[in-house]
Amino acid sequence: MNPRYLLTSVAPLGADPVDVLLADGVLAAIGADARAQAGDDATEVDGTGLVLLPGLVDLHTHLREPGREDAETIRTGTRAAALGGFTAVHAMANTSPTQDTAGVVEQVWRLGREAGWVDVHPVGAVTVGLAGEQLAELGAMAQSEAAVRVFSDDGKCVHDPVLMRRALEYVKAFDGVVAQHAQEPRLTENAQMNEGVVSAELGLTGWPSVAEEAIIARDVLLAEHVGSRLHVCHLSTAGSVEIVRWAKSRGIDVTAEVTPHHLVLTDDLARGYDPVFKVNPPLRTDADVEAVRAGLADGTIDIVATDHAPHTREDKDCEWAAAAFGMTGLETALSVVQQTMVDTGRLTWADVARVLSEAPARIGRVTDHGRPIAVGEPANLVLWDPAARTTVDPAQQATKAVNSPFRGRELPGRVVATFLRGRATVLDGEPCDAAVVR
Ligand SMILES: NC(=O)N[C@@H](CC(=O)O)C(=O)O
Repeated sequence: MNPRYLLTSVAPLGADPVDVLLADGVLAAIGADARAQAGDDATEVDGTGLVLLPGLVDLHTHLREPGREDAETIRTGTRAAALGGFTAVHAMANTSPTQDTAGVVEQVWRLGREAGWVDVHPVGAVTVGLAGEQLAELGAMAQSEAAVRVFSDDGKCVHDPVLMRRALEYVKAFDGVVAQHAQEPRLTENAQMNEGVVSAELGLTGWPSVAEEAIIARDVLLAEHVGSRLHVCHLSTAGSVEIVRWAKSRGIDVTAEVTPHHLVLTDDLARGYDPVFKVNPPLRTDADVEAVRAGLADGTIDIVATDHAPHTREDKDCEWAAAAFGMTGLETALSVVQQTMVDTGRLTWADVARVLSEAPARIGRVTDHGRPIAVGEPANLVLWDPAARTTVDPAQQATKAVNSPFRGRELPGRVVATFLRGRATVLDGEPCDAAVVR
């Protein structure tokens, strides 16, 4: 039987405090009814001062399994996700073997279910082996048990415009979306960081904004031409925001994401040559940070997605040029969004629910997450303490990897509890290892 939880005096989406009862996997009652229906066996959770949000949904997570279990496994990555307040994640396709067949996506989906921490939705590769030469079996992945709806070669750009056009056409048949990693390869050969004043000073090969913007501009036009749905991964420049704003004003069916790190960190951090700040796309400038915040605030950017990219120490603790691109992010995402967008007055908690839960669930066609906080809805929820302060210590995190760019920084907020279909995966800030759903 599913446990019952009575959350007392919680603030749904930051609104006035109420009691909320979770029973039988759903939100069973809100307000005075909640306590009345709770009975004696409900576990009471004091929600005073806490915000209740729909469980977070990440459209962009690297779980590394199969193939790089030394960096992360589905079990460790999804446990980290639950601790970050997530109830569903989309697992990127750049695994080994690549998630480019029904067999591999079903394996990832099954391992996610067995781990039980969050719902794992595998992303399907657009091209075989992410090689950019031949379309993968998109239809077979869509029809598999994993019911893939998001397709991406993330880590690599679908650079060939003919393949991109075909992929956009093909996914229409099953209401899928192509999530593009926008990086013009020729403009970014050997690129190490953002192209600008800092790269010139450091003598590192630069990565110009136009390498991202040129692909986004091309792809929104392709999406318009074929009447399909496009999603732009980890948009990072002011120009990209402008292009997406223009595309939306034309009625093009495009959505876009920004990562937590691009909401706050800049290329100045490369000055220390610490590869923890090496990421794809690279950290940009103050002006870009301001533009992506403004884009998220005005709805041009639809969602925040973590691009959680765990790496082993060997792949990160080396000289800058040899180090892998990527940062972890699942356990700090909501804190960074609070700090950059809520505490600055640019987003309300209802907006946070939209950008970290409702919209990513809608884009990924995940129907039982990102739902309103209302009676009868699946109890996929997170209880958040906005007044808490935590100093980030990667050694204390659940992810196997230690490449958090926020290490040593104090960030606001803390996950008190996460509920997946009414079961606590996190309670009192601690993972409920014994209680995971199988
Ligand atoms: N975002 C990153 O910096 N890294 C990603 C893939 C990628 O986009 O290069 C990874 O898989 O490590």
